[in-house]
Amino acid sequence: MDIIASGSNTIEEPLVMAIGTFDGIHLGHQQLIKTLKDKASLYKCASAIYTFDRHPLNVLCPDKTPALLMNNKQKLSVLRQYGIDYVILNEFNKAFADTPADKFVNNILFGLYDVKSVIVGFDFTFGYKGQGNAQLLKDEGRKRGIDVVIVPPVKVNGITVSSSLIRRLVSDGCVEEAACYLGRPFALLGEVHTGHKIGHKLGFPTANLTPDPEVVVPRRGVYATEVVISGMEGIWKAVTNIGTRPTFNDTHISVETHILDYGGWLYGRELEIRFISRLRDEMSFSSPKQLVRQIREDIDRAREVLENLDKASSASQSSSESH
Ligand SMILES: Cc1cc2nc3c(=O)[nH]c(=O)nc-3n(C[C@H](O)[C@H](O)[C@H](O)COP(=O)(O)O)c2cc1C
Ligand SMILES: Nc1ncnc2c1ncn2[C@@H]1O[C@H](COP(=O)(O)OP(=O)(O)OP(=O)(O)O)[C@@H](O)[C@H]1O
Repeated sequence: MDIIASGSNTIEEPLVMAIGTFDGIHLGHQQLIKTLKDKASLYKCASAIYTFDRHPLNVLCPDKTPALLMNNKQKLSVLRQYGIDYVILNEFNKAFADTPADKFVNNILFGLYDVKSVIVGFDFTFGYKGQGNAQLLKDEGRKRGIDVVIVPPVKVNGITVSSSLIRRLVSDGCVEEAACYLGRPFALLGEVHTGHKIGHKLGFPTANLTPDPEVVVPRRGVYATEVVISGMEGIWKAVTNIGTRPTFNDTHISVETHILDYGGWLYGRELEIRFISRLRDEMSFSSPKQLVRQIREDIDRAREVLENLDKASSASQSSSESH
């Protein structure tokens, strides 16, 4: 997958292109990507995602910039897994935000690139003050013989999937529901750094992460999680506490994970923590002994939740293989 900075086009081959912010790459975005790949094979050309280097609200209304579902590194890694050929990471600055809709279509989209087909969602808007919409793009495409596809709303239980809905769910701690719209668990990525080394003394060492400040952090509490460790095979079962550790009178928020059945060294490694299920609120205990008793219970519950998930996924795998 090639990543192209904005401004000039260095892509010489014809393209099929999908446009949007794509924060989270949720089920709606995945439908656009599926349509993009189908069209790329129909027209026998490369697939491209036209997206932005930052969330548009960063420039349009900085006070309203949301905490994102993923940073650019995670977004590019997921797009790579989908087999996208090019990601055009356009610099979203004031001049770009002021581009009139017709100029975006004529000078940028159809001017810079040799596009055979463009895929957008039902609510796609573009250009200065969002004056252009999907229908305008379709009409402009028709004039030039360019196939513009408008993907209808993707819904789950009657609710339209959107990044803003999923961000709210994650920050409220509703990680199971968030996963229904994302099509996979919400995940935080970060490097392990040293904590206060209390975990070892309690008998439950934890890997502490500093999450990217741009990314939404689930509500304070304890979660059953799955962990991918950089440079190591497999997915590890774990419990993650997000909070301020009131038992030890700490005040800063930390994300700390105790990986079950793991005794190795983790400092400096990168972890991906996938949030599967919320177990409880963070609490203040009157003694470390009481906290240890609670952590043992958390581990038992996490193991049960995660083993049930494994069983459910192998049952669905074997039923799909038998069909
Ligand atoms: C599963 C789990 C649940 C936890 N729950 C709480 C809690 O409810 N209240 C609290 O004060 N600390 C809680 N902690 C945090 C411990 O206090 C923490 O692991 C300890 O302070 C170790 O910190 P360190 O990694 O900086 O050494 C929890 C930790 C884990 C792993
Ligand atoms: N549920 C959906 N069904 C179909 N298309 C969608 C859906 N959600 C987003 N899209 C389309 O995917 C592209 C990228 O969406 P984008 O990330 O810009 O918006 P979004 O997911 O609706 O986020 P937000 O909630 O922040 O507005 C756009 O063309 C958009 O119209």
